Amino acid sequence: MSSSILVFGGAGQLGQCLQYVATQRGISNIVFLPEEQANILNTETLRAVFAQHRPAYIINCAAYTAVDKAEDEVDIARRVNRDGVENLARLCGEFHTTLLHVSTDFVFAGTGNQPLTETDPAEPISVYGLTKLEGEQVILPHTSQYFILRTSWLYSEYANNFVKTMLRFGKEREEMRVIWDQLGTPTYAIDLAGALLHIIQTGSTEYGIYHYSNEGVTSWYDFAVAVFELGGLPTRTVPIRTAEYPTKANRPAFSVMDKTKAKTTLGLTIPHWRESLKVCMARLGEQC
Ligand SMILES: NC(=O)C1=CN([C@@H]2O[C@H](COP(=O)(O)OP(=O)(O)OC[C@H]3O[C@@H](n4cnc5c(N)ncnc54)[C@H](OP(=O)(O)O)[C@@H]3O)[C@@H](O)[C@H]2O)C=CC1
Ligand SMILES: Cc1cn([C@H]2C[C@H](O)[C@@H](COP(=O)(O)OP(=O)(O)O[C@H]3O[C@@H](C)C(=O)[C@@H](O)[C@H]3O)O2)c(=O)[nH]c1=O
Repeated sequence: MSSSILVFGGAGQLGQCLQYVATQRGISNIVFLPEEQANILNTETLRAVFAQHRPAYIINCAAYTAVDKAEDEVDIARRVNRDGVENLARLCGEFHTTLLHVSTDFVFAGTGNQPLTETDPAEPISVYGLTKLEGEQVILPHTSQYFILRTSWLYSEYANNFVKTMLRFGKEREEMRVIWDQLGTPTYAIDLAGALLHIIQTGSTEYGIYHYSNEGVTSWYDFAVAVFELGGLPTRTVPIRTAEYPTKANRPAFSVMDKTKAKTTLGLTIPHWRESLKVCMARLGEQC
């Protein structure tokens, strides 16, 4: 049996968005594998899955994404975010499969104030960011047929994310204190799913690393304000500095990414974060 596209981590936020977009676009030769069916740390299972499907493409959505917890769980974070990716890359090399992998803005230290390009030095300041960078680096020795999309601040109507957290707390609390001195760009995971499938649908062979988020720049504070406004919640939002919201992991202060390469080389059109947030909020409203 030959299935063209396999999705690992298929039950996570991005995996569910890919299911939605694939259905919308009438893509049927795609198989979604949750962790229970294809743990990326289990090399025997992976080999059997590759041998069965002989995929032209795989999309890796599997990851350890608990940023603060990773500070205490370095081993498991590294196993999933580095070793799991290497397992997939090795099989991609062997089976001549193109690998689409997702990485993060947290590979950057975020000490600058200019949009980050793909060639800017990656200097992670958290365990999560470091293990994701290691995951990027283990691919090339096994295959040159890869796309790595670094994205940031993912949210959607699926799974857990900042937008859903704000909506939940906003309904329970009169006031929310949110950091305003971390700047970046939110990404609607449905848009990212569309971009990943666009790469496959166009048959691009422009392999390499790409930055992909929505357009524009914001802070977590302004993002929260927009969520409350669009959600019609009266929640008072108080801007605070990073130091006033202590967390286990350090997060980049400035992780705005430059998407010029993705737009010019891959032909992607990217919506502004506010437009995509409206779409997501409307869909969340329909679900209530
Ligand atoms: N969420 C965000 O804000 C951002 C995410 N990214 C990247 O985007 C990608 C998708 O993230 P997102 O969908 O939000 O993350 P999720 O945490 O929602 O999904 C990750 C999925 O991977 C699964 N998984 C964990 N370990 C394994 C394993 N060993 N084998 C197979 N599956 C496993 C998880 O299962 P389970 O839940 O059962 O453990 C979960 O379903 C990741 O690479 C992430 O690093 C980049 C920037 C921002
Ligand atoms: C809940 C909450 C968070 N914050 C801050 C903390 C943090 O700096 C920021 C976002 O918090 P979260 O914990 O929701 O998100 P976080 O897990 O930091 O999000 C990151 O996840 C990983 C997977 C990525 O790859 C990154 O791109 C990024 O999306 O908001 C507040 O200021 N007030 C609040 O009430």
